[in-house]
Amino acid sequence: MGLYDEARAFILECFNELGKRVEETDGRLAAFEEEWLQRATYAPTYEELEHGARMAWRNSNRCIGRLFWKSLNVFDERHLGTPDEVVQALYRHIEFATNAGKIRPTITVFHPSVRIWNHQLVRYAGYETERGILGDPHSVVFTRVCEALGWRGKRTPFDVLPLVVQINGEQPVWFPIPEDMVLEVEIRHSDFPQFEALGLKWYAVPMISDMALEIGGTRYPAAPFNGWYMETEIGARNFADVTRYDRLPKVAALMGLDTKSDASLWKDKALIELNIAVLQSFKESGVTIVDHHTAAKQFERFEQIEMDEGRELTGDWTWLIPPVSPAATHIFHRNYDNTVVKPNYVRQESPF
Ligand code: HEM
Ligand SMILES: N=C(Nc1cccc(CNC[C@@H]2CCCN2)c1)c1cccs1
Repeated sequence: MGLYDEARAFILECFNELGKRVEETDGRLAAFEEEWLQRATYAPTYEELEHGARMAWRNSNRCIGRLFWKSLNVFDERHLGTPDEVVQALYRHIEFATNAGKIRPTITVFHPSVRIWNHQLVRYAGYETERGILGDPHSVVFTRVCEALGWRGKRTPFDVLPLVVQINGEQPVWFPIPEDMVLEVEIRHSDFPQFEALGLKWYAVPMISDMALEIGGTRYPAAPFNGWYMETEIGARNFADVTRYDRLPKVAALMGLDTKSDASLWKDKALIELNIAVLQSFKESGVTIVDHHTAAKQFERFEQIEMDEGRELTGDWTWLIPPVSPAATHIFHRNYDNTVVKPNYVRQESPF
């Protein structure tokens, strides 16, 4: 389908969902035709961008958090043209979304010529050293890119990477994130006082900045969006994966578990306590987080509402099931149609 058809179809679907009267829809279509004649292109109005970004969340097949799609806060920054203006909008996004821990799901949409090189606005650096990798192995390549641009990390396991902004394919520019802007949670466990000695912490807000927002055939490569974490992302993947922080053996040791035999299920016990520690620590710090059982139940409500409102549910089972106790959720026991519907958030090739 060409841009004209995609744009026109989106406007009709958007105005229908917003309950617009037929005169309003006809007026909008006439303006669209006029713009098309003049410039053979389509730029969503703010209202179309706002609802389109919410529809894109609703259509994100891999997302378990979609129940709240209508509450997405949308900032339209498509008029900004310089790296300095863009980074100020990113600082504002971080502060508004963080909201001292009462996280607000938010997206900021930039002009199509803007590209943010970060995977997430806040993420830890990774360094290859003779004694193995320091920090987040997932960030090793991007950290090298940041240091090649002139940034220098302190070489702790939790160095917050700089923001890297590129306009029109020109030389990217890096900016530090002020430390007091980054809310982090120290990980403790009420039943294991030694847990603190692991020195684990994680940032409060996951803000994806490397996916493109596609609405009515128009693509926005820079449209950072955030929600809040599901604890398993931190406790069962970021801290547990061998190719990430790989902390299960240390957690098992402090719990006094027998790590010599797989059959003792020491890894499973360590995983559960690590995820409990993440939940307790975020809650104690007043930072929004959801456990995977509650998240699954919220998703089940989303499934029901989509059916009631006559929309075809799409989903990606392989990502929707949580990595801890998947069969203890309803998701595991049903299947999902993984058709990609637009508007949506799409992966794009790496800019570096
Ligand atoms: C509000 C709380 C939210 C929760 C708890 C949540 C939870 C999750 C989780 C656990 C994943 C899988 C991530 C992984 O395994 O790496 C995911 C994926 C995803 N979420 Fe959500 N989400 C939330 C909000 C949002 C928002 C606000 C958006 C966009 C506006 C969004 C868009 C997506 C997309 C596009 C993916 C797939 C990413 C990919 O394909 O790499 N989510 N979500
Ligand atoms: N809770 C979240 N988690 C999330 C959502 C989308 C994408 C990601 C990152 N996925 C890739 C990571 C990195 C390796 C495996 N997972 C995390 C949210 C991030 C932004 C909005 S919600």
